[in-house]
Amino acid sequence: MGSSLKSVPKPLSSSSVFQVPGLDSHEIDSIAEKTFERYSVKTANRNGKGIAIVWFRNDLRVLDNEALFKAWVSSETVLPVFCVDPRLFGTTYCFGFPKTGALRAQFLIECLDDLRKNLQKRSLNLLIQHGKPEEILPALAKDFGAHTVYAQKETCSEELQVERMVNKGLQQVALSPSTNAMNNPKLQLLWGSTMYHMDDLPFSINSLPDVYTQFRKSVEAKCKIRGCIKIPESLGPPPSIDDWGNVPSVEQLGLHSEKASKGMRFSGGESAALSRVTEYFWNKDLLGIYKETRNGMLGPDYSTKFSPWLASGSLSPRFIHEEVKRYERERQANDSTYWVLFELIWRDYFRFLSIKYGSSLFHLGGPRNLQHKWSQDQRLFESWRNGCTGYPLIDANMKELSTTGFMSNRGRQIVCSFLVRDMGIDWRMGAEWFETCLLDYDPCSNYGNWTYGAGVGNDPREDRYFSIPKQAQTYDPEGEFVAYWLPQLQTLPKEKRNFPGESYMEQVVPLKFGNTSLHLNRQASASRQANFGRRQQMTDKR
Ligand SMILES: Cc1cc2nc3c(=O)[nH]c(=O)nc-3n(C[C@H](O)[C@H](O)[C@H](O)COP(=O)(O)OP(=O)(O)OC[C@H]3O[C@@H](n4cnc5c(N)ncnc54)[C@H](O)[C@@H]3O)c2cc1C
Repeated sequence: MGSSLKSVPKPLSSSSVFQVPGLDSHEIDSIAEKTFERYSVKTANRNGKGIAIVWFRNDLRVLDNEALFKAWVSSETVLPVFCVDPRLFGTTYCFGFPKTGALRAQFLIECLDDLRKNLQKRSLNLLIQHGKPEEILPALAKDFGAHTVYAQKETCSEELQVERMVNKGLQQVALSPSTNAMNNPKLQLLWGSTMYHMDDLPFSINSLPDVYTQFRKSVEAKCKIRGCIKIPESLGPPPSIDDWGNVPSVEQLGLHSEKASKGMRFSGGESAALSRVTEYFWNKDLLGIYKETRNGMLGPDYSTKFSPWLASGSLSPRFIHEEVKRYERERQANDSTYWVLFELIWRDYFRFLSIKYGSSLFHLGGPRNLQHKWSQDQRLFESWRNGCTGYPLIDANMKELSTTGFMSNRGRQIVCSFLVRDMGIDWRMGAEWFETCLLDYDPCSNYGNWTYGAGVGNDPREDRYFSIPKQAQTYDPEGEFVAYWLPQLQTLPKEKRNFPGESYMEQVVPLKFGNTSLHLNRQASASRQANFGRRQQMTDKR
């Protein structure tokens, strides 16, 4: 696989920042407008009455947004709302890391700015309120006499809890003595986050296959991917509101503003997302070689980089599907064009699994409730988190994560394996650190992949170990990736950069860890022997 890695443009200087998409704001706006035109309808039947609220969650887009469309159809006036929920800026469940790091907070802010702009272009606006949805939405429903709150359905425990509380709050509006008899607001949740619609699956969620390949083959054979929902050109009139609220700053969210100082810098929002699709598929023609480049680690173009926009819902997976099909008609269809869809089916799969396995996805024993003795050694964990393990491939990936909020899929698999297999550390510490840092953090994909990496996932065959020297030789043979992130390696001969020996260890491993490298090596062999899951050949190579 490594030798067939096709070459795509890579960063030249070790201090370069790569804007993703690499287009200026004028080009981004123009691509977004053209795409909206293709997906707009001049007129659509609107036969509803009164006012409907759209509660934006992880669906920060206009295109292919069923909640927005249903709200428009069923009302005379739509009120779009985003709640800046303080719980999203608290701490993670077990280990108390920041729940949202500054880089993802900045990405979210850009998503909100762009959503507001795109709604305004369609004669609406976005009401931004600070507080808990279960307090804000019932109060708005009452004040505006809304008949329905439409929102995208989520699947994980924290989000489900909020849904239940919003529902309860709305029921209390109906019971309140001061409420007009007509005002009996309901919460209507709509499925919208996957490429395959949940209602189209050929099995019930309880009988979802535990092997990805079975799931994939079955949906590919038996289901059709629905087309994108077209949005009317005008969604107005907007309700009369004096103060629509400000998009918060990073500081207002209690964080310190950060910008990627090197590596990739992503622009948030639907307009940037649509532009990235155009850039990757059409301008740079990279879709046709995706399968050969996707395992790369350096630079913006080896893989699509769609994940941050998919996670915030600024990009619809059904839109990507339609663009892949258009590319296949107009340019070429090959293994690479199919492989983007193959990866998106993984994303769907993890989302559906999160319904089947519920909160066990977040438990130490994972969906299979496997008992294993994990360490929570703080020094080892810190060396991993800060990129000071003494292993260049691990350190470079961890530095990329904290600097940019992104890490390649290859990198994620390697650092996950190193933490849980070589260091023997509680996998949830790694998963929660990813939750803090990743721009594309999504509970289903993150915890799903971590449980697979730790060998506690639903599929016993997914028990992954990655040998660091082998990965380095295959995926970074010239040490370009490690030298980009660890400038002290730049002066070494290419073949030595991933294997710099004790001098690098001594430089990066903090003094107080003293014998960490020895310790690591002992841990490594011990945990490799403790192969507590069954390891088998996987059909779908990752
Ligand atoms: C330990 C670990 C944690 C991860 N955490 C997340 C996470 O929180 N959020 C997230 O979106 N992805 C996560 N992934 C999956 C994957 O690494 C990223 O989706 C991918 O690297 C994003 O880069 P890309 O958009 O260029 O992907 P591409 O290679 O271009 O793939 C296209 C799309 O397919 C989907 N996809 C690809 N691989 C996977 C996968 N293994 N699982 C689920 N979806 C996939 C993503 O939506 C991605 O944008 C994790 C993987 C690992 C090993």
